[in-house]
Amino acid sequence: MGADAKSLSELGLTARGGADAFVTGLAVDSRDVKDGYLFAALPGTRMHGGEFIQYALRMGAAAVLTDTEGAEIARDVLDGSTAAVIIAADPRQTLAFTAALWFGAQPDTVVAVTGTNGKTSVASFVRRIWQLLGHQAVNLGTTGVEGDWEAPLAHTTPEPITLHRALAGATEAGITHAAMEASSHGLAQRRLDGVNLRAAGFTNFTQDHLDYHESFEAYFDAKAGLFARVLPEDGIAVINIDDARGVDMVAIARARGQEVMTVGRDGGADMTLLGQRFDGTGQDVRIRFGGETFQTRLNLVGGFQAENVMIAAGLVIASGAEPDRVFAVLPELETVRGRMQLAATRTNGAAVYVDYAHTPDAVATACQALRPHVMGRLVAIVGAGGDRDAGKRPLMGAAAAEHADQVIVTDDNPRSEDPASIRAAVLDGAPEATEVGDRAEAILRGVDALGPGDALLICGKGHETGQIVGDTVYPFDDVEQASVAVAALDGKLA
Ligand SMILES: CC(=O)N[C@H]1[C@@H](OP(=O)(O)OP(=O)(O)OC[C@H]2O[C@@H](n3ccc(=O)[nH]c3=O)[C@H](O)[C@@H]2O)O[C@H](CO)[C@@H](O)[C@@H]1O[C@H](C)C(=O)N[C@@H](C)C(=O)N[C@H](CCC(=O)O)C(=O)O
Ligand SMILES: Nc1ncnc2c1ncn2[C@@H]1O[C@H](COP(=O)(O)OP(=O)(O)OP(=O)(O)O)[C@@H](O)[C@H]1O
Ligand SMILES: N[C@H](CCC[C@H](N)C(=O)O)C(=O)O
Ligand SMILES: [Mg+2]
Repeated sequence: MGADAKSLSELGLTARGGADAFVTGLAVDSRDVKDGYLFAALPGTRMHGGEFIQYALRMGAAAVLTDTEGAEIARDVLDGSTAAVIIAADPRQTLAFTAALWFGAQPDTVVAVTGTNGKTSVASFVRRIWQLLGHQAVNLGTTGVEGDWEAPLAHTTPEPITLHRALAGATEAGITHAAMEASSHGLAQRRLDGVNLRAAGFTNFTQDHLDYHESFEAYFDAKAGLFARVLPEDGIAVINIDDARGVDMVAIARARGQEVMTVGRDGGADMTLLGQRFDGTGQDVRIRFGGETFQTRLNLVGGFQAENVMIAAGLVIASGAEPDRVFAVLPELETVRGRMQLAATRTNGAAVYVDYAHTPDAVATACQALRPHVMGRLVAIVGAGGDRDAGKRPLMGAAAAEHADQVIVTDDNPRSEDPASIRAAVLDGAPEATEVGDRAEAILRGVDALGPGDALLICGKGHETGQIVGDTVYPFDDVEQASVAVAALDGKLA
């Protein structure tokens, strides 16, 4: 069977009929199946993976993991095959445990963070704090695997085979600490159920992804799964109680017997933000924790980044670090790529920021967060993605209209949809806004509108490097376009 084969029993699986078998790899897509593989035929949003069992067997699958529906769909082919069949009530969760056993190694200390906004920021701050404390650390999520070991990822929370391959690869390279994002899709699909978490964090809960989740409550329940199911009873929950749903999360964590560390501006929180003073390059903050008050510097723009840093600090402390050492390294934190990133400055001093705000709450928060750093007017560029929650579009427009002095509506990954109709939906919430479909032109017009002391906030794409139109990804980078626009208008072009 070769060194890379494992038996079903080693993988925690029991086949129908009880016979053991060896498998040589795992695949969630029939097109990835190779000789001897276990094929996980999962119930999908469009079809059941059971439809592809026949194909997987033809490719040499030695075992099939599915549910009763998948086995029923493929009954004839399975009856005529010698492949082992494993029937699970929740095959996505079983696959998560199987993938963990297949790849074997995970960093000693893993934490996860969920919430509508702030996951990438928190995971990246956690990784950086660990590095500053001398650990070999990575963060995994929207921006890939970053830190002391790097790899690209196509999803915020990848499916379990990809996730555990990355965790094992990082561990083999000497990584001892990992901070990962838990997306609502990832949680609903049990993608991280096989990860051994030490602690888990919650940032906030507002509207997004209602194209995938049936309702607001279903979306909340998916996120709550991090505490209700994935984090073990002896794990520590770090929860932002400034968010209205934070209190519900606390109750869910306590009901599991988890220790809870609350953070917030609320005086009753275990880690409290006592004060914040803003300037052009960041903020000074005072934080109370464990009976002590820490005054420290954050070279980060935006009041909400202090909340993200507190959750990050809480997660690092929850996983064993000394609070004094954690607070001492916070001034070393740097802007996360594409999150309130100063992209360019005009010769008149006006600043251009690039931010990944792609939900109504994030647009409002990002605009409000810039205000204390800006003396003049605030111009915002906003657009909404195609093939994503359509209900958030007018709300994003309205958030920009309410919190900025001038709004330009443009395109942000229209994907398969008509860009003009997405813009029209955003404009429904921002009727006074200017419509400029071409994103480069929108940025040029936004930069052109800036007088001394003004600021431009370019929302929605953050670290992204492409504009997705139909199936084509055109190279596009907001940070680069901001520099090009400033150079063109201020005569700095070579
Ligand atoms: C909406 C969604 O999450 N879809 C995920 C889901 O696919 P699905 O349920 O749509 O699958 P389906 O098309 O109905 O097919 C059913 C099954 O048949 C299999 N299949 C399909 C075709 C074939 O030829 N052979 C085959 O075996 C598929 O692998 C699947 O397991 O299950 C698949 C296998 O686990 C995932 O790869 C797929 O993620 C897709 C690629 C995706 O784009 N997901 C995005 C929306 C996502 O997860 N995003 C989150 C959120 C980001 C954020 O927070 O903003 C993320 O974590 O990235
Ligand atoms: N704590 C917060 N509260 C409100 N808004 C926030 C917060 N943190 C970040 N944001 C906003 O959300 C945007 C995205 O931040 P980030 O990438 O950290 O979130 P995310 O949860 O990882 O998003 P995704 O769902 O795409 O993975 C930021 O650019 C900012 O506009
Ligand atoms: N992870 C989010 C990112 C959205 C970013 C925005 N640029 C868009 O394309 O809508 C999503 O896939 O919904
Ligand atoms: Mg993210």
